[in-house]
Amino acid sequence: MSSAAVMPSSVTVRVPAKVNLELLVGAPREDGYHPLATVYHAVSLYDEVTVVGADDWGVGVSGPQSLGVPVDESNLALRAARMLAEVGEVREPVHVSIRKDIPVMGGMAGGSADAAAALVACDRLWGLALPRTELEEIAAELGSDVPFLLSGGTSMGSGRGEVLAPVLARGSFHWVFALSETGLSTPAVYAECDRLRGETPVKHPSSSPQMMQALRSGDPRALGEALQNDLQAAAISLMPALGDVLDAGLEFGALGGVVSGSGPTVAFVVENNEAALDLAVSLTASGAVQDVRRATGPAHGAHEISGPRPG
Ligand SMILES: C[C@@](CO)(OP(=O)(O)O)[C@H](O)COP(=O)(O)OP(=O)(O)OC[C@H]1O[C@@H](n2ccc(N)nc2=O)[C@H](O)[C@@H]1O
Ligand SMILES: Nc1ncnc2c1ncn2[C@@H]1O[C@H](COP(=O)(O)OP(=O)(O)O)[C@@H](O)[C@H]1O
Repeated sequence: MSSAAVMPSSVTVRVPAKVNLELLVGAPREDGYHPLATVYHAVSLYDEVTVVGADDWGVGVSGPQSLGVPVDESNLALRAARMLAEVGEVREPVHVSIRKDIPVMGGMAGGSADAAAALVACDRLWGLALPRTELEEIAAELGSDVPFLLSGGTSMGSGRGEVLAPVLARGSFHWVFALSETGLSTPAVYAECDRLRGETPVKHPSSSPQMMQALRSGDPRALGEALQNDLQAAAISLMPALGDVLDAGLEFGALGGVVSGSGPTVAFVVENNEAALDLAVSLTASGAVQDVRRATGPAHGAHEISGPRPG
């Protein structure tokens, strides 16, 4: 056997969903984006993205959350693959297969996750080995929260969410996610936040000492009390039932609850795995929630799970 590096014929990358433990939103900038101070937290709900060399560019979607995911050129994973091909001067098309378990339009960054996964997968398939900073730049062009899904873990996000900085966080947390049947559009929720604020002056956002302390302690009770999201009122204004979901989760024993990103998924933090099971059962039995998922965080960012196979 030759000792030269063997190029894989297909690559599969697993990528987590995210929840914003804190999402503080400033007044819109001139480019329309809002300055953020956010704490991203990756959780163990995963999509899997497989890329394989093909005669033409294409994308297919399967899995429990595939409904509503575009399978045309607007698919973020396909756009990511094409953008990387341009940067890397690659002329070999790929077919992208996505196995979706992250809710679509749920505020958990599923599309961004698939884009991050496609970048990592194509980088490996084509043997580009781009420096991480270059992948992060391409990721930021694809969407504000795509860079975070490359790294995962728990991180501060500023700028429009694409500028990442480490945060000192201990331990791991148990989560219950209450899913909605319909999604919310991210731009519509930001616009609703602006509308609700009206002429009220808005401070430049900066992360709260309470959240930093909760993360340093690793205490789920402190984290539950520190959860906050400036988009929550806007998401509830567009989907009033979310208020009832939050109330139900807290009544059934969650240590804290918050709308995830632009919603409509609601995230509840609980003490341990047993409490997560109890809350999931109570929420489902009460009829307040259509579907629930349990997860832990932090989770690793986009990472290859396929072993190298000879081409
Ligand atoms: C709200 C958040 C919180 O993490 O996540 P989701 O709930 O979508 O998962 C993010 O800010 C979503 O990031 P992402 O989905 O990557 O947004 P982008 O594609 O960059 O932008 C989509 C649209 O959202 C609005 N947007 C996004 C980011 C930002 N800082 N200010 C904004 O106003 C703009 O209207 C923009 O046109
Ligand atoms: N691979 C993908 N997975 C999910 N949504 C995608 C994908 N590619 C493009 N989209 C589109 O991106 C938008 C946001 O979806 P998603 O990332 O799931 O939600 P959110 O921004 O609330 O986290 C939707 O309009 C969806 O149709």
